[in-house]
Amino acid sequence: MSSVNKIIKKCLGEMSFNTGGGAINWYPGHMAAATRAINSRLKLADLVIEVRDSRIPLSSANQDLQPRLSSKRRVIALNKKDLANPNIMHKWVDYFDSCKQDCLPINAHSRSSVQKLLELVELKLKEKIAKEPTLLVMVVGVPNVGKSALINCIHQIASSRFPVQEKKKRAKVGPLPGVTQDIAGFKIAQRPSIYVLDTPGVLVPTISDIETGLKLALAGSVKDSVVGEERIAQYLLAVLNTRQTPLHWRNVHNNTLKELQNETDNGSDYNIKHLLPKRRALPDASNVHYVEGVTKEVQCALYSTLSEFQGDLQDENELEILIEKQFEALQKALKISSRANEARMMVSKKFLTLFRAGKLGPFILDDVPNPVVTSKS
Ligand SMILES: Nc1nc2c(ncn2[C@@H]2O[C@H](COP(=O)(O)OP(=O)(O)OP(=O)(O)O)[C@@H](O)[C@H]2O)c(=O)[nH]1
Repeated sequence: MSSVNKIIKKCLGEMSFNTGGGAINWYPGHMAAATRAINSRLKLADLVIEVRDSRIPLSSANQDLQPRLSSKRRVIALNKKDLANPNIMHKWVDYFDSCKQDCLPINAHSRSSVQKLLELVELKLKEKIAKEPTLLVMVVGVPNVGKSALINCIHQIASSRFPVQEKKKRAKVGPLPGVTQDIAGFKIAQRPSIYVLDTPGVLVPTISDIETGLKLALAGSVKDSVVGEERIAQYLLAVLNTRQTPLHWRNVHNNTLKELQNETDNGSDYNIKHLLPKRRALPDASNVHYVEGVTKEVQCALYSTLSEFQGDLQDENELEILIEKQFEALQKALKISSRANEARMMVSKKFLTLFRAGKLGPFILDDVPNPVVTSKS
């Protein structure tokens, strides 16, 4: 068992994880009803775009839906590719290829990226296009993977393809079991008409183990309050350290030291300006510099603590000691007063925000499984 797994067990083990909830209740009550609703809507779809988070291509799959999804025409859109490590992304594409599963890394904020996805969707529907007058495409995915962002972008593309009066066309697809209602959708192609259903619904992910839950929390698919910011931050530090990621920030650390050195050297020159009261820079003008500055400080703090660490990263007790030191270093880097109430919580929140915004670099948290080898007979 890896030290990350051991530390997860050590810190979270007592949280008595189980599918019924335990102290961490991963499953809000409406999950079963939502899954049933989505399942019945899926019956109507000719193709499903399953949106997953590129940083967790397997952990962001909803396991309850997989049997139904894998039996349908499906395209997996690995969204937020801008936050995922491009050097590893292609291995995921190869992996899905080996499973004979169409997949496309996308950025839902980029029109050209979504356009490529639509081209793939239309290609996949090619045979059906010849036979059916109306086709339905449904977008599904666990919370926060970017379904709305994708649907908005598809809507924009559709609006530019069709005249204004066509924009809000509704797809009448008949009643759903138990509920008489139409599903609202918008048109993305003509002859035959292809509609995208804009009713992705809410779906809570199925969480098979604690690490999957922590990855989903890190990616924002499970509310922070369900797991606790400190635990998520601790997990993130465990992952970064065991992958030795902070050691890649050596240059950031050395450059910052040089800058400090220069400031001290120049500081000895007398300048009348030094006597004037310092004006604080306007936050909006220097926001970008501020975030860059904070990111550098955080990277330096993690680099220094890891490079000075003499212990064994594979030993969960030693890893835990390192993480404790890093929390202290992060508190200084983030300039959070130790007297502040809930200082650790504040450190965790800020640290997670930097990670989620991609400021600490692109990551993929899931490990790529071995490609599926199909025997030629
Ligand atoms: N960096 C990045 N952020 C994205 C991308 N797509 C969506 N987001 C952001 O991810 C967050 C969640 O996006 P939504 O579109 O609301 O996700 P959703 O799946 O509809 O979420 P639920 O409504 O909770 O199910 C938002 O802050 C988006 O701006 C992307 O490709 N890259």
